[in-house]
Amino acid sequence: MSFQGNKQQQQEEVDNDEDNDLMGVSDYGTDSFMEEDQGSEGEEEVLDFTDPFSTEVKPRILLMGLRRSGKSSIQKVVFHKMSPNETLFLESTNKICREDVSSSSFVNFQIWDFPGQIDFFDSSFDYEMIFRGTGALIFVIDSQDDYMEALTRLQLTVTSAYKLNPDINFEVFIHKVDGLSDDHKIETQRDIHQKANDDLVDAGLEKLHLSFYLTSIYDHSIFEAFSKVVQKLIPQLPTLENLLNIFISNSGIEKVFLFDVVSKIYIATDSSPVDMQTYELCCDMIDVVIDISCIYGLEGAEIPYDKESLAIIKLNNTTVMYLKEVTKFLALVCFVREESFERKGLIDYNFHCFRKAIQEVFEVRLKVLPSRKQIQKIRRVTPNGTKGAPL
Ligand SMILES: Nc1nc2c(ncn2[C@@H]2O[C@H](COP(=O)(O)OP(=O)(O)OP(=O)(O)O)[C@@H](O)[C@H]2O)c(=O)[nH]1
Repeated sequence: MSFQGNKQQQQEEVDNDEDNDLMGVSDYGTDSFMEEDQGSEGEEEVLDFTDPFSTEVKPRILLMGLRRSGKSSIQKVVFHKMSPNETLFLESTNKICREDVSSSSFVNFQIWDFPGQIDFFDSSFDYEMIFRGTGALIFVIDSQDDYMEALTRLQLTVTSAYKLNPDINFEVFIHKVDGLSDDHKIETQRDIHQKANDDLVDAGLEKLHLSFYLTSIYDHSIFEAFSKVVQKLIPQLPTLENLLNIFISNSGIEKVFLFDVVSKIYIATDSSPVDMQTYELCCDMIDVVIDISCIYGLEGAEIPYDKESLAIIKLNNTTVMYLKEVTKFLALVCFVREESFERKGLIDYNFHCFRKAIQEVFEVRLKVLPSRKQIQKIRRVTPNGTKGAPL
């Protein structure tokens, strides 16, 4: 893969490559890992990254916390486009709700929404099974309420989960911060951070790391926090970041995000710092693209987003926002200065290289997977040739 700078030649190559690429993608798409999508017509041409993730890594994210802390609201707002005000009418969850997010989104994981009143330390509750398959445990604390009980519960939850699976990422959402003043927010975060870590030290679990986020469903903070949680579960993240860095440095782009379109979670970004306003602008742009496509797009399309999807928005500060489809779930959103955007051919060519490169990243993973499975099979056979117990 190479990013280049000759505009004319690049444009021609884009056109040629576009054709080749379609063929490649088509081949790629008809492989066995496309099983999930084979039912729908025409989807073979769409690059699909869902399965490479699911075959080996199907991280489970648990959403836990006390009653009315906001767990169901978070799930509904982030993954079901529910407007925050509608969550006021959500009924209390009475059973564990398990949802697979992979069908509508690139992000392939399950959310386990635990009702606050369930005592999962009850011996009849198989928490061992639950924690063993967990990638991240999000514990939601209502910051507008007295949080002492929540902290006790957090301590109990993380210690027992850690004992069963020390690889879990423990994420604490200090939630509903929209009701707090800026000073109060910082004070609450400091206090919760301090108390939670003191409790862990008392329990001799200094190694257990908790990450804290201030969140609210009434702004973009919940999407940003979820982005960070999900990013930690993507093994290819450093490669994606590296590719994004190469892409922007060769294209005169200021900032770039790789977005999951449905959830507005960003899967990766380049190594320059992320500021909230830039992220919010990207979310707004995705909303505009999807809303306009919903109204004026092709009728009957399942998601109003396809390989033709792109948008250009010129801001009043000489910056251009450029959105382009990467896969059926992913979009790249770039911030480019107006003068750099004059070389759009170069950006498009480099975008094309980037797209191919991430395709290769996941192809490598797919090649590795079958051989791992074979190794496992061989290891299951005992020296005298009889089948041993499964590993
Ligand atoms: N102000 C504010 N209210 C929120 C926020 N998130 C959720 N809520 C409200 O909190 C209340 C409880 O939310 P739920 O999502 O039902 O809480 P839950 O944790 O799923 O509750 P159980 O199902 O009882 O475990 C609802 O009235 C939501 O509107 C937030 O970020 N800010």
